[in-house]
Amino acid sequence: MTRKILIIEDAPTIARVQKHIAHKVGFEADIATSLAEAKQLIAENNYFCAVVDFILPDAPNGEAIPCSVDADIPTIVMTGNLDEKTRNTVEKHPIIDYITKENKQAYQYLEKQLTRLPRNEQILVLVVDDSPATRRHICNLLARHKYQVIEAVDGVDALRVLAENPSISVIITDNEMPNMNGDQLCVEIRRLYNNDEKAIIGISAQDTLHLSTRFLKSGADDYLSKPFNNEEFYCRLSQNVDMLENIKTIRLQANTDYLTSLPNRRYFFGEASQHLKAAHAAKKSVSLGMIDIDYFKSINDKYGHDSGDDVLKCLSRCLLKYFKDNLVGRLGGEEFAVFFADNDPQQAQQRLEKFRHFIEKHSAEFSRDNITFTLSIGFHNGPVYSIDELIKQADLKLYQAKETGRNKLVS
Ligand SMILES: Nc1nc2c(ncn2[C@@H]2O[C@H](COP(=O)(O)OP(=O)(O)OP(=O)(O)O)[C@@H](O)[C@H]2O)c(=O)[nH]1
Repeated sequence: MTRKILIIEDAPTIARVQKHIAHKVGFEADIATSLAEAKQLIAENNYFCAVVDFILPDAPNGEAIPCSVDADIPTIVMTGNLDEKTRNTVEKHPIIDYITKENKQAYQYLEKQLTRLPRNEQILVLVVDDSPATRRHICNLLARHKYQVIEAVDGVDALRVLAENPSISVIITDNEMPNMNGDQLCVEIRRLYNNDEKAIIGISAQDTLHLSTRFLKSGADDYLSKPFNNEEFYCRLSQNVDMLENIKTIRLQANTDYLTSLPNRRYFFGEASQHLKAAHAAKKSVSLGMIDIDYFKSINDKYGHDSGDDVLKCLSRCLLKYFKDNLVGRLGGEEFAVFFADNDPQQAQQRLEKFRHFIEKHSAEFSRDNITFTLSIGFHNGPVYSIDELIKQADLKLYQAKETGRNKLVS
């Protein structure tokens, strides 16, 4: 079900722009043009978030803010100006953020915030502090922005929680704690996890000399002095989360074939090598199927390159579906591979043969031009020492399949 946000705004043009932004990032949106209307909509609906105008005809001094905040709706306030009095009023409420409506950037910022909120729900943050009051305060700040939160009382406890919860991606840690302080915790975390897996933000009392550099040199990514300003806390946190996500995106792009979205050759080799090492240690053999489309050049020649691309995409989807428990990759051109880490060569071979039959019968049903094609497969099983060797052996069989008539599996 699409989530809904509530826009409380009396200026129709601004409300329209905000609604457009909401739709763009995947929300439905209701518009209330007054506080009275907002109250009614809140009573009748569940809202994921609210964007509230500071000045409304029946709420000239930010009176609409508590209306959404008290209903536990994460609230972003939009203001025409941000003088001292307005800022003081706005900051009294536990809102997510406030944005001045002065320029185009304000709406880009709103879009960024609305995009972040659902993303934050997937992010698990570990808060490490021996003071229950500070932990509660930080956890409340995080919960307001919809982060998932988990707590630890000192460095030793944090390492245990980290081991039990591998999905933690950000650690916010105090320094002065019994058993293991924040600085030592950073060193331990960096011994186990890289900066591109988990971000650490150190927090400590403002008057502690050189602590920020000590934290950073021990492996923290960022540092905040207590007492900190909520806005700065959120800015630093989201910058660190953005950094982790950017690294994840870059890594995914580097490992994925741009056309078919299958793992590319590089990723396939890396993963298969890992499996191969494990199989070798367990004295097990592995299997590999090299799959090649027959006469693919003539498909390109007859239907055009775009249709050829479409066939490659369709075959990739079928491979992913058919071999969802195995490592599948596009090794290049019209050549694909399936790696079987399990120790049952007969079953692996049968599954490949079944797949070849399936494509022979149904290939025309997948592509937009209903193109018929067949596959040649080279299969190898054995105690090989490297993935190159495994591919070389399977390639030799594939060559035999091509040489002896195509549309067949040779093992
Ligand atoms: N559309 C499309 N074609 C590609 C892509 N990558 C490689 N090709 C084409 O795939 C064709 C492969 O041709 P060949 O190596 O002669 O193989 P074939 O025609 O399939 O013949 P056999 O393998 O011997 O059955 C070439 O024409 C390449 O240009 C791609 O990403 N998209």
